[in-house]
Amino acid sequence: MNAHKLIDGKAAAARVLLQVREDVARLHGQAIQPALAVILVGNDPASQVYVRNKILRAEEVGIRSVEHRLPSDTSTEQLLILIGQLNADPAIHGILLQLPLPAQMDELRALEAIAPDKDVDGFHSQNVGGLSQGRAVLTPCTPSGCLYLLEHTCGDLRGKHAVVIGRSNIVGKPMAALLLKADCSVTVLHSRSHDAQALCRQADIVIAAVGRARLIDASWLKPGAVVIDVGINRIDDDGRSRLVGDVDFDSALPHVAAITPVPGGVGPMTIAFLMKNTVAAAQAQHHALRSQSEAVCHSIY
Ligand SMILES: Nc1nc(=O)c2c([nH]1)NC[C@@H]1CN(c3ccc(C(=O)N[C@@H](CCC(=O)O)C(=O)O)cc3)C=[N+]21
Repeated sequence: MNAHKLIDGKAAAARVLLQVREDVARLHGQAIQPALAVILVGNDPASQVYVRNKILRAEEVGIRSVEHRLPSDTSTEQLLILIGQLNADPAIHGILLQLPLPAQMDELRALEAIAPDKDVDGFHSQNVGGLSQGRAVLTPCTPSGCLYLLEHTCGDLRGKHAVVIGRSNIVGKPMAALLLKADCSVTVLHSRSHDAQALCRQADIVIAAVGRARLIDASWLKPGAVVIDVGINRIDDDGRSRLVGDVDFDSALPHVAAITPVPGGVGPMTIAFLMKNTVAAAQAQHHALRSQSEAVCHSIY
């Protein structure tokens, strides 16, 4: 009955990936093989599944992928050596360091070590700063995917009030920056916000990225709001494990204009934009290389 309200992330991701596949084929035609290095430290089972999915998706669109597995007792220095090698390797265009890292490692230092032009997650401070200034830089995949879904659901976003719930560096903050760039009025709510529910009820657009299963129910939503659920929470449901979002889907559905399901919403978009960023990185690196060699030629003649 409410099927028309579902925002189909799988179908949208397939459209993005189709475009990526065409771009990859064009690069192959120029003898460029886009390549993504994925670094996985430790053996967290969920991370292993995510990494496998990323590698499968890369293969499907013709991106070469190289997986680097490091033991969970790896030191930050050892990880930095690998990152340095990948930075220096001209055949690698994108580097993804799967998060979270084991507790003894310095995550920020590792992310800062990735060459900004290979930082397909958009987590390096240079890319974070560039996004905040509204420049065209490599941008975090999940927020990019959310923005794509919003643009294809709401059309014009200008002047709309978007409420982002959650202020993480990987979703909440870059999401707010992208929505500002799209001319939304943006409110960011978090665990210390006073009266978060009442503020959220003013939103035309709600992005839920708190990591708390089914926290957001109908009482948080203005009738007709558009809801993007970034949460991926594994819960025990009568002895069976299943995935739910940060939004209580059944409660929200009758109140909203549109909503993303979990699974099948934001998750597939994250991977699609990782592929898109990898191709963009490969293109940019080859442009940079070409202008460098042209400059050398000019200086010779
Ligand atoms: N450096 C880094 N970059 C990331 O982008 C990153 C990361 N670390 N660490 C972990 C999170 C998680 N993440 C997901 C991507 C796709 C799905 C996805 O495709 N989910 C499917 C199916 C999920 C399932 O069935 O298990 C869905 O929602 O429909 C989920 C989660 C990327 N992450």
